[in-house]
Amino acid sequence: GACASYRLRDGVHPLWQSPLTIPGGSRQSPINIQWSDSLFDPRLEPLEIRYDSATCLHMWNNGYSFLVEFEDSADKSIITGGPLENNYRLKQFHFHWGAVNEWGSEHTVNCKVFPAELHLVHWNSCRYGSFEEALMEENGLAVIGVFLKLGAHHSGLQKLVDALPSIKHKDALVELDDFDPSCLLPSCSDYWTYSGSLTTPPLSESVTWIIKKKPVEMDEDQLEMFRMLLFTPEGEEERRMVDNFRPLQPIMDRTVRSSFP
Ligand SMILES: NS(=O)(=O)c1ccc2oc(=S)[nH]c2c1
Ligand SMILES: [Zn+2]
Repeated sequence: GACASYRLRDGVHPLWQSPLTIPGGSRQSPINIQWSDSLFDPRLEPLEIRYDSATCLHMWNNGYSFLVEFEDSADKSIITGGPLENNYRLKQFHFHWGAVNEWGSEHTVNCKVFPAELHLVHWNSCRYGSFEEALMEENGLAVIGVFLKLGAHHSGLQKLVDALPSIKHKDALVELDDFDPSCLLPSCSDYWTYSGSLTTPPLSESVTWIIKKKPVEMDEDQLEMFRMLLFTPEGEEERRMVDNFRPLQPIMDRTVRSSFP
């Protein structure tokens, strides 16, 4: 690929022991976003994000990442506009990060890797009845990707960081009330968008990706706390939850559009 990638490209992923490339996959994620190859689309509307912090349910370790899940039985926390035809309902958000600060994100920008990446996962509640159904359908999901870089302490993130020790092991869960994920978004509205897939099994090609141009900052202590999580359940030999990102995938016959000139 274009990037001098130190990541595995083919073969078997060390984390999932599953094939890295999907046979017949034509729109896999993540990808490198080459700024010069992206196409400004003036028809792209601003993305509208309306989250209700009261829909926040809990936070848990699913053995790949830690997820914050939301009550999604009504259109209370939704996104719309941007490249989207319909309302998409927030289901969960989670992160991907590295063992060291030199890598960790899934997407890259001009081959630049960030130490972590946030994914806010939404499903098309106008066309499907549930996340599980939308998961397998084209245009079923919309995921907002936000790059994280090391810098200032992130006060909104700290509420999550403080709860990490209680979900150290796989399948541990902790209640979380009144968290508004808007605090994790950059103030700049600029984004790239492209058609892609889930980056963990089942790798379904059902995602409209919306990648924010501006990263948000967190400090080293906060990122170190991510690295204290374990892939493993209680009682098993401990394996630290780090490097839970998928290698870059070929862009194939896709164009990345930008919302900004
Ligand atoms: N990492 S990601 O592409 O945002 C993503 C989002 C939702 C998912 O649900 C399953 S199952 N795997 C998933 C991967
Ligand atoms: Zn993800």
